[in-house]
Amino acid sequence: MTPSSAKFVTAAAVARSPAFDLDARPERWKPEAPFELLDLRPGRVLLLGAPPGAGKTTLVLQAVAGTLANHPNLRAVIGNVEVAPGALLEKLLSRLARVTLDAIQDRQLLADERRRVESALTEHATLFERIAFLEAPFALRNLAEAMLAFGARLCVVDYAQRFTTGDDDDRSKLDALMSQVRKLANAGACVVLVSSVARQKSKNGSSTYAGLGMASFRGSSELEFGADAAYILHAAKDGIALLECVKARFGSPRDIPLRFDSPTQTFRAGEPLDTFDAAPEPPPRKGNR
Ligand SMILES: Nc1ncnc2c1ncn2[C@@H]1O[C@H](COP(=O)(O)OP(=O)(O)OP(=O)(O)O)[C@@H](O)[C@H]1O
Repeated sequence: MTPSSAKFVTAAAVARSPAFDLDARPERWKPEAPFELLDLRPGRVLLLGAPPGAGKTTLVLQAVAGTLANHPNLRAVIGNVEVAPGALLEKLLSRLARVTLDAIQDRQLLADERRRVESALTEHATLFERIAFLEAPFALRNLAEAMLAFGARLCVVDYAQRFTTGDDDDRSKLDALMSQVRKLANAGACVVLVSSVARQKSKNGSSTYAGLGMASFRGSSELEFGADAAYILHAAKDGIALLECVKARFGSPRDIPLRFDSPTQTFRAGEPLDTFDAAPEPPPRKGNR
């Protein structure tokens, strides 16, 4: 046989490799409710798309913080191009302290609310030590370096189209971003990638976000192809929402019905049927300012 530079590996060699050890359980990080079905683990790329204001940033913040809460040695870097670190922390605190985001961001806290915010800060101090917010430049290289420096293995790219140049539909830049995301995942990271979605044409020719699906991620089909799992967040009225799984490379797709309580920026489990209980209200405001 003539020597060849072709690269391949036999099934037998794979079976003998350390990575195939039947006694070694692969690492998997379990998110808190209602996001237990999200398969977050080293090497995975998870894509989330939704129309503007549906709650993408809030959802990934909650899912990531809830995963860190379950795994005390795990750290995450959140790369959010549009929301400043202070505002991201306020979103987290609103849920954890059960105080409305309005009251927190306007610093109009009743005495009891202030106590709850302070206790949430104390109670979750070690969690907050393990969440880092990326600062500019919002590029994959900076994100990877921040992860290395911070010891993070989980990260959020929020959102893909702005992480490149700001040109929403620059396809080649999105392709390049996606191959860098894959490299990061191959190096052992789990990447949660947020994407904007394109409006669809309705039957009467107008633009609509109804009927979003796998091909709706904006700018590049590489986003859908490159992700291991892909979700579309559908937000209906009265806080009813559905996290639809449109791709699951390593499992069967399972949707997650949700309720979104926007005043406290909290996602809760929803009802699979179209009968829904009212979202639990935050405790009533009482006491002195
Ligand atoms: N202070 C507030 N009180 C109640 N609801 C709020 C408050 N601030 C924001 N919201 C709502 O919370 C929702 C979630 O916002 P979020 O930023 O997570 O959405 P997004 O899908 O990431 O948006 P974008 O398209 O800007 O990236 C929005 O619908 C917004 O209207």
